[in-house]
Amino acid sequence: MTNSTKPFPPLKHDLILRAARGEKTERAPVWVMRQAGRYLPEFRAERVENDFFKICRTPELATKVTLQPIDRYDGLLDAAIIFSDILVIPQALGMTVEMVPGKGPHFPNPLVVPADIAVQLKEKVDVYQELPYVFDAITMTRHALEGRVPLLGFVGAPWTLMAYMIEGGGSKTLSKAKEWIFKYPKESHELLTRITDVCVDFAVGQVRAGAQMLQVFESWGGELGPHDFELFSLPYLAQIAKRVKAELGSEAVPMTVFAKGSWYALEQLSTLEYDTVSVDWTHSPESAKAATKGRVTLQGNMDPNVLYGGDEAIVAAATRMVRGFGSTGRYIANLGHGILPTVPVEAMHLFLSTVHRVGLEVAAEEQARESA
Ligand SMILES: Cc1c2[nH]c(c1CCC(=O)O)Cc1[nH]c(c(CCC(=O)O)c1C)Cc1[nH]c(c(CCC(=O)O)c1C)Cc1[nH]c(c(C)c1CCC(=O)O)C2
Repeated sequence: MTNSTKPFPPLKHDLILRAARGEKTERAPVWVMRQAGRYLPEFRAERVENDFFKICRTPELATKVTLQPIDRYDGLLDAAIIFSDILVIPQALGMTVEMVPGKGPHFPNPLVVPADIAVQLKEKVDVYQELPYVFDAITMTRHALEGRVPLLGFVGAPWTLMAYMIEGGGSKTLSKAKEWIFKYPKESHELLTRITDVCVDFAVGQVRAGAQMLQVFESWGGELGPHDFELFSLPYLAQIAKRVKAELGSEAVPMTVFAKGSWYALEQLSTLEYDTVSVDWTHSPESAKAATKGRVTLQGNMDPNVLYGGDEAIVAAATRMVRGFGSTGRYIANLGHGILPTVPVEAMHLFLSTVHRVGLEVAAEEQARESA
């Protein structure tokens, strides 16, 4: 039997899936955005040998790197996230993206004017043709995990991907991408629609390949003010959850949306078809809970920079976070954004073990209160 037809090993640990579905849990599950990668010495060793996108495109290597944090922090992570990148969608659309060590993503030919869309982007994208390696990596990783934890898939959100495709890489101001939405709103919507179609197919394909939960990364959401977010981000985020769930029907998995910086949109985000909304550190647990009124599971949100603050700061902030969000219902512990490349591996360990310890303490207190 090939990997794609062999049944997956039974899942032995579904804590994060139960939390995402809104069930009561025995403690808050935890994982960390960007947990597989750059801060891990074993990943850096792999990168000396192999280019970033080569790792993404080689299922054996992507599987190996996805499992690195699961093995290193044995028993402390409640989910694995497939090793890949949000920028495989621009690649599938026909663009060249390179990963420059120490600098980040680089598009040699970014979109400059709307006429470039027709020249540079494929009219129709078959994700099974363009991105089979992601699906293969997911299937292979699901087997290699042996049911230890669920496997998360992910996609970049349309506005964030559009911004990368126009900026050509990272940017402090996003002034080129913003010029598009203000000068060419109609063409911007056309581009966002094209990207959304690929996001939907790609997310559906990941679930069919074995992903057990999905996260949509709107990393540049907060660069838009409330008005423009409502026009250029929110409708596409809404469509992705709606269409992915409709296409998958009974096979649908929990979905998370993370719109970094879009604090003003939290209430709106909690009314879409996402099960979980991931929040950054600009929310207090109290304000996030008040805005979402128990409609969704919240995920987050410690400032990743606390991991540089020393043991005392890490324990204090992680404790405050778990106590603030509560550990037995509608909460998944995480950082408020990706773990940074120079964080010591011990700091991550302390964060995870503190979340576990405090989560269990809070659960015991809650139970004592209930039975009193
Ligand atoms: C914006 C974004 C990107 N990629 C991603 C986002 C959304 C999350 C966020 O907001 O941080 C998402 C992503 N990128 C990567 C993953 C893999 C799984 C995981 O989360 O552990 C995930 C989920 C690997 C990666 N993606 C990248 C690396 C490092 C590349 C290297 O080894 O040279 C890794 C491990 C490169 C990347 N990829 C991207 C940037 C800006 C960079 C350069 C800076 C950096 O190092 O993060 C685009």
